Amino acid sequence: MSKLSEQEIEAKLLRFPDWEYFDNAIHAEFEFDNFKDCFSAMSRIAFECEAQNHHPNWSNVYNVLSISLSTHDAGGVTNKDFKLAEAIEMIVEPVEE
Ligand SMILES: C[C@H](O)[C@H](O)[C@H]1CNC2=NC(N)=NC(=O)C2=N1
Repeated sequence: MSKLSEQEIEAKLLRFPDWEYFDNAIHAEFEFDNFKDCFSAMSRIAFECEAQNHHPNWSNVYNVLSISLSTHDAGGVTNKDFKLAEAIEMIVEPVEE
């Protein structure tokens, strides 16, 4: 999977308002009501990462989850990162019915 250009990344990010590009990766921060909700989302994201065989750099402080996505093999951001970001959005912010 080849590394996307900065222009390609910025164009894709128009559909990902929670995410921004810097330091060769895309980043988002999500705040939950409490630690339990945050860790529950992290567990669901972890299963999705395994399914996609693509893994985040992430950290958690109480109710806040910080995620950075890049493709190590490619040395930057690829479509794999956007595919995982899309799945993370579906887990963290499900569409209201
Ligand atoms: C062997 C395996 O396919 C690779 O190590 C995968 C696993 N998860 C990965 N995750 C991320 N973010 N980047 C990678 O290059 C990567 N490589």
